[in-house]
Amino acid sequence: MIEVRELTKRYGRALAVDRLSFEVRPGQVTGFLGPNGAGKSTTMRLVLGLAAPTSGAALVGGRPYASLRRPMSKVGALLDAAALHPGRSALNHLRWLARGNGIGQARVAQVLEQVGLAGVARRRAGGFSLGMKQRLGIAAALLGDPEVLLFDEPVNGLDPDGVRWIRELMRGLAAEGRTILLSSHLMSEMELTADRLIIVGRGRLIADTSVPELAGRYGQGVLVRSPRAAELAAVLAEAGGVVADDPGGGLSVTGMEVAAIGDLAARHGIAVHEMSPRGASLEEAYLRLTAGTGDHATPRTLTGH
Ligand SMILES: Nc1ncnc2c1ncn2[C@@H]1O[C@H](COP(=O)(O)OP(=O)(O)OP(=O)(O)O)[C@@H](O)[C@H]1O
Repeated sequence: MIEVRELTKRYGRALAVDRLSFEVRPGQVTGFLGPNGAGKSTTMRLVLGLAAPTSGAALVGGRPYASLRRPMSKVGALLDAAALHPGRSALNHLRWLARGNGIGQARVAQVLEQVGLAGVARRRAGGFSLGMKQRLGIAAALLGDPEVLLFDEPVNGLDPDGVRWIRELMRGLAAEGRTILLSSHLMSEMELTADRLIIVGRGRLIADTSVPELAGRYGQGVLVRSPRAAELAAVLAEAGGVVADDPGGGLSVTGMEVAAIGDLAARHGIAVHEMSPRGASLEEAYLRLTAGTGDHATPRTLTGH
């Protein structure tokens, strides 16, 4: 369990994290989402004791990270996969970490196997692809067999196979009862991986929700297709519906139920070829929630969709 309570971090005049409170529970993947500069990395660094909070607290299993005995056996983290000694082999990197943290050498072979690097363990990590570096960083996080794991943007720059591998690994770790906090600015990826979502913008909590709740809260009305769309649009607008042209063709109608739209069309003798009630995609819901909270650009450009 991770508990973040009224956590605040100020860098000079900049407020990176602003009275943020949330909990991350065991047995689930919790997605940590927000546009660039939202404060995700800073929050993770505060949880890991790599920076001190200006005020508030970040606790792991009820205690600050700094007071944990044998911290690698309680908490594992992947923050920056590139932070490696380039001349050292994957095997030596992990052996060195294990030795420094009182972890048996047999565990090194296990985690190398688990992340699929056993075959390249003696190669210099500096020559690894980004995907291999991510796997090595994940192996290091898993080394102490911790209950709590934090991953900062682990899918960044990975190919679809790598993305799928990470997704399955996260799901597997959560199924073992571990507490998983996974940051990303890709809602499309979180939709497939996360059970819960903590959404932040400008250091503040925007939403603490589940994937279905978020989708449900942002119903998008009804898609209507008709060969007499313009006439139907006028009729619906007259009756109080909000009608817009849908980018995919047809009409996007909000503020009216499917039955009411059908009845109106029938009363005016207008044929209807399709009526589909729609939930917003999670991506749309996310963009609406975080609109205007991005650091340098709008979230729409940041997500690349
Ligand atoms: N060491 C630091 N010194 C000064 N400002 C910092 C420092 N670390 C972070 N910040 C600022 O704090 C804010 C939050 O940054 P942070 O990296 O936590 O966001 P993020 O949500 O992880 O973003 P990204 O998705 O870009 O990684 C940003 O405005 C950033 O410039």
